Amino acid sequence: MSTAPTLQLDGVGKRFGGLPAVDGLSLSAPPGTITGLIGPNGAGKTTVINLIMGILKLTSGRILFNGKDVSTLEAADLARAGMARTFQNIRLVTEGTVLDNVLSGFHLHQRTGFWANLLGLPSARAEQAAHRAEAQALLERFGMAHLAEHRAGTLSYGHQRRIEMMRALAMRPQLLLLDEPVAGMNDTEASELGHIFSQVAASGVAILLVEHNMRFVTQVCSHLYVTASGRLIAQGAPDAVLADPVVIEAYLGS
Ligand SMILES: Nc1ncnc2c1ncn2[C@@H]1O[C@H](COP(=O)(O)OP(=O)(O)OP(=O)(O)O)[C@@H](O)[C@H]1O
Repeated sequence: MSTAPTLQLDGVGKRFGGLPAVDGLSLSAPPGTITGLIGPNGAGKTTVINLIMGILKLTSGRILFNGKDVSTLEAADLARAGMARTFQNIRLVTEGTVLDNVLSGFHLHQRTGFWANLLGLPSARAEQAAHRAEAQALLERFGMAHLAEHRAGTLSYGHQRRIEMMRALAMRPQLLLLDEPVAGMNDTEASELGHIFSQVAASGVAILLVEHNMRFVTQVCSHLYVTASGRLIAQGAPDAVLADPVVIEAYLGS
């Protein structure tokens, strides 16, 4: 039985000035799996993530989310609809605690209004308690419960990456876009995160992963798309794709 993709790109193109950064790219990310998007520097991968998240507007093609054309939606609407991302360069509230940063992800789903929160009404208090419990569960899952009250900015790079991931998961996304999540991590740290990503995917989330660490990509992805100069040059199972002469040539030539 095939599963309908959570995300589908259909001939997506983006030009900056006259130059194509993404050129007729089609791909899909089904729920429950990790799909990889790889390619040499400047291949257009970050641009693709920004197009999906509505940060950039398409020049051509369509983006479907759960079968619905979302090509023209704004970033805030897409986040509410169930898309979340992490960034190539970590963006945290460095002065806030780890817990504050994770809790900020829940605000997207806050039901109680401004006044209810300000006045500390029971409905607001119950919601805050539920979010704290969920944040605590995330902290435990990522092995960071003991660091909950530490300021985010004082922690190691690997820990900051994890905070970013927890904040994205607090948004309860159906689609999670990860832009180089294990950059700068050693194999052990990367492998630990890989297990967490696999668990997240297994819970029904579609993950699209942009990454340069090929060992990691092979470990976690069930399907890979390879782009070069904005165009799709190969796709398939990771081992087969990475052995493809066209792919090897694209990397050597970059
Ligand atoms: N805002 C922009 N204005 C003009 N050109 C841009 C802009 N953003 C990206 N580009 C160009 O688009 C192309 C694709 O860039 P992009 O950052 O998407 O590649 P990438 O595959 O993510 O690269 P890397 O692996 O190095 O992060 C590059 O040639 C880049 O210079």
